[in-house]
Amino acid sequence: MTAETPLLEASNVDFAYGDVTILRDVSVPIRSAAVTALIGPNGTGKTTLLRTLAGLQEPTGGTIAYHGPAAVREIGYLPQRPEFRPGFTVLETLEFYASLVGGERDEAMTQLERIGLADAADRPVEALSGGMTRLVGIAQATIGDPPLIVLDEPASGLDPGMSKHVFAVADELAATGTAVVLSSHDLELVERTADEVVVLDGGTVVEHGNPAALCDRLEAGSLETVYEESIVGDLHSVRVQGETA
Ligand SMILES: Nc1ncnc2c1ncn2[C@@H]1O[C@H](COP(=O)(O)OP(=O)(O)OP(=O)(O)O)[C@@H](O)[C@H]1O
Repeated sequence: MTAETPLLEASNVDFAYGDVTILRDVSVPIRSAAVTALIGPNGTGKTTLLRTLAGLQEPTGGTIAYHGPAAVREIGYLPQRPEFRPGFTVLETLEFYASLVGGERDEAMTQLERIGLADAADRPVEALSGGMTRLVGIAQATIGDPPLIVLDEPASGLDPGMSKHVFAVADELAATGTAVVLSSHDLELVERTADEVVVLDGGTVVEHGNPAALCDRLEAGSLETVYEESIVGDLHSVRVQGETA
């Protein structure tokens, strides 16, 4: 792998649920030591793309190529709605995931401390708030230090302080060499944190680049303006893919 080769590369990816096409000809490089953020309207295919990048579903066209190192765990994934098996504490849950990848027992506690959830270690997972459950999901995704971490809306449902903290954790992971790809509707945090932004609209990539470079190229004062200028159609109603054909 040369310095320029992305860790993961989606090339001309299509994805369809039956005869409903969701992703069309999506090509995105996911680089090591960088945060790549997917932004775009509701229902535009961000979760579908993240699941495809994480290898949870096969593209119906195109390819996903992993060029990273062989690892016990190559990809860590936070689903949009993380769920854990009831009856176990937060720490037990993470220790279970650590045992699956041959990790040290104390790795679970280290990841909990990093995400700011150490005080909830002994709490049963079913007694967590939605935001705390998402934080456990982020800790779970980082267990075993996978070279690629895919986070579907990691800051959703979190208070402003924790949202910032989660983006800071993504930034720290990138600083230690990890390729982080995430989706978010928080354009301010994305603008501040992401090295690369991919704007998805109607299942296709409409803009891609460094946030500052995108702002320069489109003569926009902020990523929010880039977003508004690159999304086609009404920003105030959800277009349901496949329902209008
Ligand atoms: N299992 C499924 N079967 C059919 N269509 C689906 C299925 N799952 C998702 N879709 C459709 O695929 C499209 C993209 O959904 P996806 O969840 O990827 O969007 P998103 O950009 O992540 O949205 P949001 O920002 O609201 O989370 C939507 O139109 C959705 O209705």
